[in-house]
Amino acid sequence: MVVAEAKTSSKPLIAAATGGTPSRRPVWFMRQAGRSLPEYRAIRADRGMLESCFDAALVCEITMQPVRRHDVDAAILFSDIVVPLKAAGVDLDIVAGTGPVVARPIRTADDVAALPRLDAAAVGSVSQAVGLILGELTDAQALIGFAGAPFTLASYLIEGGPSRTYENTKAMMYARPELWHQLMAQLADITVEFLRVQLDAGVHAVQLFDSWAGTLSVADYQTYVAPHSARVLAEIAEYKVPRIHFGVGTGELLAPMAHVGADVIGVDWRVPLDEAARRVGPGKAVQGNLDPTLLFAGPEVIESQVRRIVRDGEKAIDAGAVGHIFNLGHGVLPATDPDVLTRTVELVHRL
Ligand SMILES: Cc1c2[nH]c(c1CCC(=O)O)Cc1[nH]c(c(CCC(=O)O)c1C)Cc1[nH]c(c(CCC(=O)O)c1C)Cc1[nH]c(c(C)c1CCC(=O)O)C2
Repeated sequence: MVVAEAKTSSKPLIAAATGGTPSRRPVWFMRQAGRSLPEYRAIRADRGMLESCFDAALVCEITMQPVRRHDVDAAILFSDIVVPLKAAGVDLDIVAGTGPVVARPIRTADDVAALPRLDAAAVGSVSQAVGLILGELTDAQALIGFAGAPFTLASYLIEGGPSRTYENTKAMMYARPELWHQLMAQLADITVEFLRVQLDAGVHAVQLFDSWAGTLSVADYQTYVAPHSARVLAEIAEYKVPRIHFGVGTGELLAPMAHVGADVIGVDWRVPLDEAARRVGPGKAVQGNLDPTLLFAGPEVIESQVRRIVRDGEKAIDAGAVGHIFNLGHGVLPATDPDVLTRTVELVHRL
């Protein structure tokens, strides 16, 4: 993807993602907007999660809250992976403390055939929100758009909600591979459309979340998932923005996930960044990978672990990565002290 202008970008995140020399080490946090912030809890007190995601002014405000508070190098659009499904007409809700819950789980060929397509007009408020956010960011700050990858979306639609075991999802995958591929293709179309809306509105990078892909073996990932994620990333390649790809528990999947067409690979806390860079192979940046629970362990532990990750990031670059974006290994936990997040950002920038 590397483009000359991206390498010399005034945005440290874009420079790091594309093999340039960032003016400082970029840092942002997955789930930086959300319940760890009192200003978020206040603004969400009388409004549902999904209704908030379709209110452009509110999306802008919530997206900007952590940027103002922590001085992170990127904003991530406040939305959710199920927003495009909701916009397309799937009957679902986001239940506090649980996550997405689907009224009628998809199990049969008729269910798959009835899955609606996403019309860009249905997410017009998201496009509007991106415009508002771009008006508030400095030249040095990047806006990251995102979508859920087909497998992770399929897991919610088929299970009907969060799952530990994904038995219904895997049952369809193994027992009805043609139906599975049809569903994954339809979800890939929705994901591409949702990303295009954000890219047309001007986001500087995108992250494709395949959060739960780590439940699969390498062989099953290659057969049942990789072709669909690869199509999503190929269909947005023309925008020439960095494409970040992330999942949890994906140590064994780092290479196949990189090969679906990512420019940056998100790494959870289980694999050190330099080892991740060797698994991924040269030419891509790495993002991560502080265990979010370490933010509860006190300043000395945090400082020594942040220093280790910065060193691992440098070793990753020696091993062939083109850059390192500091992040957590998964999302900020709701009970995290926001001042600890602010101090962590300061430390990453100071080192
Ligand atoms: C799997 C997944 C989902 N949503 C998302 C993923 C992929 C990322 C990951 O692996 O965590 C993506 C997501 N969801 C949200 C964001 C916002 C941007 C950011 O990272 O700051 C992002 C990037 C907001 C949200 N999405 C959700 C919240 C909490 C809702 C609330 O405030 O009540 C937020 C801020 C709800 C949600 N939505 C989902 C879950 C598991 C939950 C949490 C359930 C809970 O603990 O209450 C599905």
